[in-house]
Amino acid sequence: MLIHLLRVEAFRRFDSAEIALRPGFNLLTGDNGSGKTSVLEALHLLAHGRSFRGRVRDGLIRQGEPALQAYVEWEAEGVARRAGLRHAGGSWEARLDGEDVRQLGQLCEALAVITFEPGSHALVDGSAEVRRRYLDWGLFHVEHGFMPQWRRYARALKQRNALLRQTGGASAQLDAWEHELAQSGEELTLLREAYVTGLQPSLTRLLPNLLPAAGGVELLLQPGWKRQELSLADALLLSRERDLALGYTSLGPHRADLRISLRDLPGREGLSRGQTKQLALALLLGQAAHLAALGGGWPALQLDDLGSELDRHHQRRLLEVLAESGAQVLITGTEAPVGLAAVGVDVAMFHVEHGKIGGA
Ligand SMILES: Nc1ncnc2c1ncn2[C@@H]1O[C@H](COP(=O)(O)OP(=O)(O)OP(=O)(O)O)[C@@H](O)[C@H]1O
Repeated sequence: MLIHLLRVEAFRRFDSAEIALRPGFNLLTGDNGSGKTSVLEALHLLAHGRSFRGRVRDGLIRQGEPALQAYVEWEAEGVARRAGLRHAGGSWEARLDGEDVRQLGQLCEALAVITFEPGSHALVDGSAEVRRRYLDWGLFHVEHGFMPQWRRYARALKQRNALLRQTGGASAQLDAWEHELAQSGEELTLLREAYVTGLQPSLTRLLPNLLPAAGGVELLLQPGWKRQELSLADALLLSRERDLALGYTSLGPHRADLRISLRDLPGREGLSRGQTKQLALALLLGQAAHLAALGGGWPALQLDDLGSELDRHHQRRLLEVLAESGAQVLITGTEAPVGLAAVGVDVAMFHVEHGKIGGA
């Protein structure tokens, strides 16, 4: 996957700006507040339908403007593709290869971008929701059957929750939606489990370079209910009384989590801040490498403010791994990361200043 062009309009401090990216390393430098992160944020928004810096309504649209626009041209498996979106406060419009898209998920499926940024530690020490989103992003890209199953589950969950809140909890309808929820939930869990198993070797290969002190890693899906003991259908039936009292479904794949165990380091509470970041980075790159190993090509990798996120030694190792992968990489920083020159790769340089992006 190779991003050729990114254009933004009325996005954060940018009035109108574009950047023509190159294969391999792309370095964006500029002073604090110049807009470097916003460039990565725009590409992330197109690829994930959300920002990595809080909610979209919290300031993505340039002050005083009615709507933002972001547009990207890329190449995947030799095919030229393009996508754009417009966001005006509450509403979205998106296009993919010249056609309107109904769901932002279609853009997410087509455009693979992985971002490591100062908030990425949440993948390790944040809530289970962050890890579920991580797993599901991977599945969207490697398993085409995942999205329909996920939608089916989300719909059944919404219906069951609505019925739980109705007085008396219409039981025939509840039975029907529970059946649908259990079926799609079991399917979803099988897909997640297979994904975690598939991801493991890529992560294991990367870990000695990114977090050598870990000595090894093991991933385990926690499905969101006591799956070893009972089926989801039975678990839902057993928890019905409690769920009626709560007014929502208290168990199931929407409560799943990913357990990450390290051989030579304590659990997530015992990791230093730096180790937490290194582990998050390993998880993200492991996911990218897994996608590449399955023939989907490397996603574009974005590393925000790399120089202040990792020490010199780990930066150097990371840059070597990335150079070897051949992935397209976007790096931001107030200056070039230490060790970039020593890696011996061509780097396309861009300077961000006063809401403009200058090519080197
Ligand atoms: N909605 C908005 N309208 C106008 N300007 C905005 C808006 N949101 C953010 N900004 C400005 O855009 C800039 C955001 O920059 P960004 O975080 O991308 O910078 P950066 O170069 O990554 O900075 P740093 O090196 O400090 O992380 C800031 O100057 C901020 O004041």
